[in-house]
Amino acid sequence: MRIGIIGAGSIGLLFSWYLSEKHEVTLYTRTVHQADLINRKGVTLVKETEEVRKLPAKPMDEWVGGDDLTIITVKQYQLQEVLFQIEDKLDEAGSLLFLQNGMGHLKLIEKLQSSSIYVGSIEHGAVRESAARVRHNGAGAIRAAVFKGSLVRLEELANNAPEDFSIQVETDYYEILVRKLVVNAVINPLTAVFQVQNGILLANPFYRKIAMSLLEETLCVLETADKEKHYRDVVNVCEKTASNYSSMYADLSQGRRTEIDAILGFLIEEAEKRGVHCPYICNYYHMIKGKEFQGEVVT
Ligand SMILES: NC(=O)C1=CN([C@@H]2O[C@H](COP(=O)(O)OP(=O)(O)OC[C@H]3O[C@@H](n4cnc5c(N)ncnc54)[C@H](OP(=O)(O)O)[C@@H]3O)[C@@H](O)[C@H]2O)C=CC1
Ligand SMILES: CC(C)(CO)C(=O)C(=O)O
Repeated sequence: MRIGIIGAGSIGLLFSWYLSEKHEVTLYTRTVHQADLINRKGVTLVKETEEVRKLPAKPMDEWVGGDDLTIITVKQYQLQEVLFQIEDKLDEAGSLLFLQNGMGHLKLIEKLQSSSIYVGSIEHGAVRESAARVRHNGAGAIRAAVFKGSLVRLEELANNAPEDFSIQVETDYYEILVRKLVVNAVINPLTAVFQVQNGILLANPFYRKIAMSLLEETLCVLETADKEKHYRDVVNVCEKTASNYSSMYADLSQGRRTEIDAILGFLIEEAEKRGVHCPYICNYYHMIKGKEFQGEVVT
């Protein structure tokens, strides 16, 4: 299958490296410089060892669609610009797969005139070390489902995924995104505010109490019945990624914008629609926005 990947950050490089084993992958970068570098050097994946794979890269200005599947791996707050860049050529774009954390993107993609749209969540950990080099920190599941249209390209992707990079096709896109949203709503803001690794949220009994209150309130906003399942998700992720720094902590550490609007911001909008009071969520939302505003670099 011909696959275009838009956004050559941590996830874009990770996906391009793995998927190029069995597919014709083209990576679309924001800058000409990064595309040139990848064309010259290939993409290096660092795990126990490191391996280079050659694949073509093009700057986004040269994107004309034409792939069977286009995977969009930019951050939530970069999506609007990408959609603006591709919306005129959606007829040519084939199916689209969005892999953002959070749920803020749903209201953007529901307006797209594309025949098939998929959304997914990623449990892998990846960090871009340089423009053409990515470190694969933790393997986990990739789940995706149809948001709109036909299943064909998603099934083709899942059936031809490398053994060590499997993709699970699910039936309920909302369930996939909500499960990841709950995990991110609890772990990301708390680790960023307390400046700790994910595992400390369980190990420190006081932080654990706060994490459970935030979880409780999140589930109340989402009117979720199966609380036990989400509790297990949060505990599992904290345990499996105990020594990792969450993406929100990492973003603030480097003075970057976070995806708080698509996570707690999304929950605040949901709470308003449903008339639910959510003081913890509002407080943590404003703490993270405040840190972004200060351009605070935490160590
Ligand atoms: N990294 C991880 O381990 C995980 C990430 N995710 C989710 O995956 C998504 C992507 O995250 P991640 O890869 O870490 O983010 P990164 O910031 O590493 O990558 C985003 C990339 O998108 C590029 N980009 C931005 N705007 C455009 C544009 N208009 N055209 C082309 N490229 C563009 C950026 O380019 P430039 O660098 O030039 O600015 C950057 O390379 C997020 O929603 C995140 O929450 C989910 C689970 C795990
Ligand atoms: C799963 C988790 C919390 C892992 O750190 C993550 O998705 C993130 O940091 O954004």
